[in-house]
Amino acid sequence: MLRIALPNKGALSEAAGRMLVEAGYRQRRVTKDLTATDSANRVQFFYLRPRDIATYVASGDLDLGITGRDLLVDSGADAEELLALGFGASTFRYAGRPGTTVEDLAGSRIATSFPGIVERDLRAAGRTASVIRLDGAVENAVSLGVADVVADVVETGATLRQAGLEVFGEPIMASEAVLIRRTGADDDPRVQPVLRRLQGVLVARSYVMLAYDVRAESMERAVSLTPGIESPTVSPLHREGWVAVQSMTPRAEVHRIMDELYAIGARGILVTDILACRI
Ligand SMILES: Nc1ncnc2c1ncn2[C@@H]1O[C@H](COP(=O)(O)OP(=O)(O)OP(=O)(O)O)[C@@H](O)[C@H]1O
Ligand SMILES: O=P(O)(O)OC[C@H]1O[C@H](OP(=O)(O)OP(=O)(O)O)[C@H](O)[C@@H]1O
Ligand SMILES: [Mg+2]
Repeated sequence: MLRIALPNKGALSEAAGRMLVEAGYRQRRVTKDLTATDSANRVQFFYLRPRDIATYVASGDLDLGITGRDLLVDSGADAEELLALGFGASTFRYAGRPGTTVEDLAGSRIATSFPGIVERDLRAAGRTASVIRLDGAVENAVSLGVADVVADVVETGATLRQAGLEVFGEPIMASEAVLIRRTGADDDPRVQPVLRRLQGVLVARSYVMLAYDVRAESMERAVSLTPGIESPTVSPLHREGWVAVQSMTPRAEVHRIMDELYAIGARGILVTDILACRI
């Protein structure tokens, strides 16, 4: 059986489970379950702390894992990203009292739950600072006098605002949930179907199926608006001089494209969700 590590709780847990269900895998019944076996697909899932997942995968005890890119980098484990999964996006940033700049980093005390990322960033910039490792709620460290600045995950920025802190400098990294495997692992034929299914979910989420009727003379213009992934399907309509077009279209652009299609005479424009796909 293929063994896959998933976050047992936290920001990535629910969305990771949802993505696997959309990919056709059985998931745990209750959030307390530590494992789940999907016999039909010959996959076993292990629910672990997201921070530990790269370690399990790097050791070879588990074949694949889903964790945050920031957690992977912070761990320094011998694991690599196979696929970015499009959820759990965040940035990792320095923050301090208003007016703090990157010039203040040298010689400062930096509180963080991600010392691996911070030390790597300081090294790259040739700065020396003292990194104070905290378990969480690091934004409090400045007002409590434990640190001069923090380096932490920022999603909406609400937590920083509440603590009276402001980000400074460029983002240290951009993170999202990623599928990982051991660095340089031999190609495993059991991994390919998982990868294809997850890629299928990503495409199904970001595309819709667009169908419309248009006069044959406007077809080329219409098709240039909806080129699809390979090429759109064009079929004759019973009504003389009209064709029906079907094409996968980026979800984010579909309303603009519908307006433009309507303007060139397309009618009966329908949008449907794609439940699953293999491209
Ligand atoms: N709003 C968010 N807060 C925390 N982590 C987030 C957020 N959005 C995305 N993430 C990502 O989730 C991962 C952290 O997950 P983890 O489960 O360790 O943290 P958590 O949700 O803060 O849970 P915990 O209660 O253990 O602190 C990181 O990869 C981080 O980039
Ligand atoms: O930018 P925001 O939307 O405010 O989200 C980012 C905050 O959320 C996380 O904290 P969490 O709630 O996980 O607490 P923790 O610090 O104890 O992990 C993270 O560590 C930041 O503090
Ligand atoms: Mg947290």
